[in-house]
Amino acid sequence: MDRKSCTGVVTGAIHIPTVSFGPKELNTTALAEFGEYIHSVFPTVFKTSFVQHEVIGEYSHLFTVQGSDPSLQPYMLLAHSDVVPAPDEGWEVPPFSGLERDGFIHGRGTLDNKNSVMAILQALELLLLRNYIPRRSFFIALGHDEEISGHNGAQKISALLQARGVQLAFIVDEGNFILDGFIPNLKKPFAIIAVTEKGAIDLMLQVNMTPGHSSAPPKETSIGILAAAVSRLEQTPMPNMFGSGLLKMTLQELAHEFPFPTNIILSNLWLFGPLVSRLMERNYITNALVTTTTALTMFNAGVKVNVIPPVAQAIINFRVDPAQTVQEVLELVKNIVADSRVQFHVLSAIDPPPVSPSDHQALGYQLLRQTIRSVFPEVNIVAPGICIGNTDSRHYTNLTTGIYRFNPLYLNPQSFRSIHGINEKISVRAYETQVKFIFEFIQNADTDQEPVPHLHEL
Ligand SMILES: CC/C=C\C/C=C\C/C=C\C/C=C\C/C=C\C/C=C\CCC(=O)N[C@@H](Cc1ccccc1)C(=O)O
Ligand SMILES: [Zn+2]
Ligand SMILES: [Zn+2]
Repeated sequence: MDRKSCTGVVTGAIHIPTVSFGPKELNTTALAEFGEYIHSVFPTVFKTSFVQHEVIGEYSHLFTVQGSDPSLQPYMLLAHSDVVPAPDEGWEVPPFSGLERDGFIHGRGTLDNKNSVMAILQALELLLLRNYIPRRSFFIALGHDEEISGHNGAQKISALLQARGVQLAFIVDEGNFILDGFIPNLKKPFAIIAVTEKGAIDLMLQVNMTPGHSSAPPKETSIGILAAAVSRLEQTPMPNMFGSGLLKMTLQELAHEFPFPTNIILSNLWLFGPLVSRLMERNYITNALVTTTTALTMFNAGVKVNVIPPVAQAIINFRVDPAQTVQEVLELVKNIVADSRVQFHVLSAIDPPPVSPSDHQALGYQLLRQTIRSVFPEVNIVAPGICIGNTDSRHYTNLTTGIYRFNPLYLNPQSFRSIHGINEKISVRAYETQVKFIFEFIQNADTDQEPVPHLHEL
């Protein structure tokens, strides 16, 4: 595959608007087209005898790559083909054009997460074209509804594999990146492999009051009561959980990369922990790493300008810190609202998943670490951390204790804002490096102990 056709396949993928609009609103025509598309651009993957392909939940794809050594426990690579909506406004180029310009491929899904879908399949296609036969079996699971919770894709694939008795050595999904420019004093990029992610609660608050004529309003309306309740929640931060461990571990690994005096502060968190945890609260991204966040995302009330509204509803999206549980957060919420007229309805809730191992015996973590060192030799630090978003991997905790969320890409604050925002784009070089990373990773997963230089070069 030459360089042009390598990026051309991404352009084609971005062009298909596989948008997940809302809980049951998917572009099924585009999802079906996407299935045909990957078939047409990765013919070797689909015709190789030891690669089995199944469609799950109508539009998700499960590939089983049968390795030659059944004594090795299989692993799984995850990605998703659906994207969040992208209205044209504010984009430099139309979001579904997939236009390649100035060394970048532009469009919705270029970072989240069609890059991974295409890079995984492209790496496999290239390995197969070079007659590579993996020793260790692996699965590739491509969900189609990650952006609306993964109930028909990831959840069904997980149940199917469980029914087949599959247990996995580890899973690699989207999530964290090689972070560049997020911390003011830290000029060097560092790779964070997320070993857990936030839990999540979608909570509906509802107030019912007697409706009536707006010319003689009661002292309080459903809107006023609800607005006060959600405002109290927004103004009352959840407890800072910095002391609980994982983030401390991340910062300690980063410490020696900082100039004086930050290096001393981060190396002595037993003393400076309270100071650091307060500093983390000041920035909205680092704040998400130390606490359960509260986001007021929907508000609905009123039927007519001159009618006192009978019902007011608000939805709040909490991202639960790994050191807390859904139950603990719900208790805190009820105490903060402290108004019996406000009803609570939990629409969905999931506890944070367990923290995956990152020690020397943790195969998935060590393979990622070694492949990062090989493909990104300029990156000095690889550390375990927390993913602030939710991923399809949360549906697979029944299959393995080793779940790692890492995209082999650089991410700076501007590209971070483009994910679910505007002007999402990936450089051609970054995409090619992602393919190279997966190409090497699959071969490294076949080595017995420490990955050694592999036979097939890209
Ligand atoms: C010392 C500190 C170390 C590092 C921190 C510094 C900065 C952290 C900076 C950036 C964070 C990096 C990556 C996070 C980027 C994206 C989030 C990852 C994946 C999210 C995928 C996603 O969007 N999932 C949805 C899933 C969902 C769908 C519908 C309803 C609920 C959930 C989501 O989370 O919303
Ligand atoms: Zn995603
Ligand atoms: Zn997303």
